[in-house]
Amino acid sequence: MATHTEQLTRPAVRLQGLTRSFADRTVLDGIDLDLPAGQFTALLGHSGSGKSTLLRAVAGLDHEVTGSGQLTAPERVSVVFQDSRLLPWRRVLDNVLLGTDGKEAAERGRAALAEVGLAGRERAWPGELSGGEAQRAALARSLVREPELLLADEPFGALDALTRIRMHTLLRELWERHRPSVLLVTHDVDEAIVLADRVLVLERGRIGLDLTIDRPHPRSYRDPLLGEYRERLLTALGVTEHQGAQEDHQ
Ligand SMILES: Nc1ncnc2c1ncn2[C@@H]1O[C@H](COP(=O)(O)OP(=O)(O)OP(=O)(O)O)[C@@H](O)[C@H]1O
Repeated sequence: MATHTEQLTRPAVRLQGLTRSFADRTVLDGIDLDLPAGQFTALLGHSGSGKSTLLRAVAGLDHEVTGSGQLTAPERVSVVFQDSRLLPWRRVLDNVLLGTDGKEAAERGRAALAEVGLAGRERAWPGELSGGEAQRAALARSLVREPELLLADEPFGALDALTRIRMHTLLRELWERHRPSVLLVTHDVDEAIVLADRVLVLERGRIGLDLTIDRPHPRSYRDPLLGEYRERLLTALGVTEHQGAQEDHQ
């Protein structure tokens, strides 16, 4: 049975020899990793490499998984998924407030919606929101809990390219204001290097590459100095630029 030890002490996340298996397949194979408090980290890896498994372990959402090792995570953790997971029968503000109570929480909910650009949409139904707006509401719902750790599993994966770029700016701004530790799971190398200060590559159950992105924010996709990081990450993922370009045109 997976163990999940929560402590109030920092660094935000510590994994020691973390192993997770499904049947006879070991997905995470003795991972040692510290995520310092307040750091914005992205996690890349091939499909099936175990990114979501790792994120779920940190979130304490993997009770049915066989595992061992030590895991320390903060008390207040929020998770954002690829789909907003808003309850369709509750209005936007009520979704944001779910699991909180008190008048003060309602004020925080309104403030969080304003922060993500949804002021005035408190009484809208989730079905009336666009995909990007729904993800904004999901971010507001996570913010209202004032998380020490924000876990995000492909939160922009279903959005169009333009909305995605806007959401990148928003997420980074929210991070700068609130400074939670962030672990962002993504397939998108550019998303990782534009947003994160540290990028990890999960490979054969271990952290195959641990790269610090030493460029100031806000970062531009066009920054040629990011090219070097992109190259290293693509190489770690076993993708050449040529292959990537071919795939883009398929
Ligand atoms: N509940 C489960 N039961 C059995 N196998 C599982 C389960 N969840 C995940 N796996 C397997 O564990 C491996 C890692 O899955 P995981 O979802 O963590 O990968 P991922 O890197 O997040 O993939 P993707 O990028 O495609 O979302 C995969 O081979 C997957 O089939």
